Amino acid sequence: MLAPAAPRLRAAAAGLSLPAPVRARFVGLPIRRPALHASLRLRASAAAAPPAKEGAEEMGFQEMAAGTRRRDYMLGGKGGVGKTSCAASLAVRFANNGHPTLVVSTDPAHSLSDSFAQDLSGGALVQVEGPEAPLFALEINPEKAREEFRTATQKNGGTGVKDFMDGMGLGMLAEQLGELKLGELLDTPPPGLDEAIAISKVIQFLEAQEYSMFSRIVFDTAPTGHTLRLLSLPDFLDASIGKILKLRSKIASATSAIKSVFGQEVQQQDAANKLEQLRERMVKVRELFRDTESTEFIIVTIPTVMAISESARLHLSLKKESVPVKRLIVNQILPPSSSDCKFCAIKRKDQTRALDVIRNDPELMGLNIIQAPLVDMEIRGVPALKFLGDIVWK
Ligand SMILES: Nc1ncnc2c1ncn2[C@@H]1O[C@H](COP(=O)(O)OP(=O)(O)OP(=O)(O)O)[C@@H](O)[C@H]1O
Repeated sequence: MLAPAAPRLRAAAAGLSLPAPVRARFVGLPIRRPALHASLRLRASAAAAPPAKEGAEEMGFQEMAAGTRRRDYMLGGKGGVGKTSCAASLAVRFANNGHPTLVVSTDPAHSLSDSFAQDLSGGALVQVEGPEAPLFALEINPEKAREEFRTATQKNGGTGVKDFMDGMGLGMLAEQLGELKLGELLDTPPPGLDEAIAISKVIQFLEAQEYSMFSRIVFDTAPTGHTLRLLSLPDFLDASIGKILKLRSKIASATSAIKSVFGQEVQQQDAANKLEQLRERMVKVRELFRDTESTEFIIVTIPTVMAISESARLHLSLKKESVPVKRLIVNQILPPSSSDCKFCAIKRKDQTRALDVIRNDPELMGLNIIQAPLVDMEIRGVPALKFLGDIVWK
């Protein structure tokens, strides 16, 4: 099922309308808005789009935008393929279509701020300036959270930690960690603590009232490995919290020889109950992420055999986790040109071969394939994201 790539791209670029002035705090270089019309030219005027197959329309943006019931879109794939650009452009497209939208990054190496050319950091909801309907962004920052956690430990001798962890939805984890020397622990965080913090934030917002206004949530996920860990929540938590508990009990027995055996047992039982509660909460989220009515995972890739192989493995893993996947974005496809240089001609041949690999890959061939062209400038700022979104999300 090949959806058409952007026809008349030059015309689209020329017709690009700039939204309201961008008033947000900027990071890095300012948006080069006046130069945008010229700089968003593609390298060719017409795209060699494969013909759309029957049924492709049903898989288009209209289907994604239909209805006001909340839907979650998670975009993931190999590092650097364009996950953030595609996620941000989808969020802008939803917002411009009237959906109050939230875009969330669970990638520890955030690039939402760079993509929107606005400072969206801080771990709280920040409104993105520009789109027609409300668009908010949330960069979950596990490192910062860990730093706050460490400060709280030092300042308040433990009670601040509990409050902070409660705020993160990790109150029971704080209790588990209560007797550990947290400063030391956080210098060498146990595997998965970052993900646990990201997950707890996700859970928190899914349940909180202030997030109920959003009818579309777009997740810019971390590269493949992290994403899979995020998705296999209960297993991951069993493993990582299990390790924390083991470590805790080791330290407890080393530092507190006078504890009664009975006291320890009661404590362990209490801890186990609380962990079970946490696990149940995670299971709820897992179910939500697997809800075919409300959730879709979109794989982003580029036309190279290496990226495609990883995408096929990702799709297989997602299928095993029962996460709904319907679309595959093949990003950064060279637009056609009648006067290719030698380098471009070789590159194009390479990309064509890679696209053939997708068509014949048993894991990927059933997906709706969206071809997104390589544009000749960095996609930064809402106008550029709107431009990309209008091409990709048809
Ligand atoms: N279709 C495209 N045309 C031109 N440049 C693109 C396109 N898609 C993405 N880029 C550029 O490629 C770079 C990487 O894109 P992006 O940050 O979206 O990738 P990512 O997969 O989110 O990366 P990471 O894994 O590091 O988070 C950026 O500079 C972005 O502007």
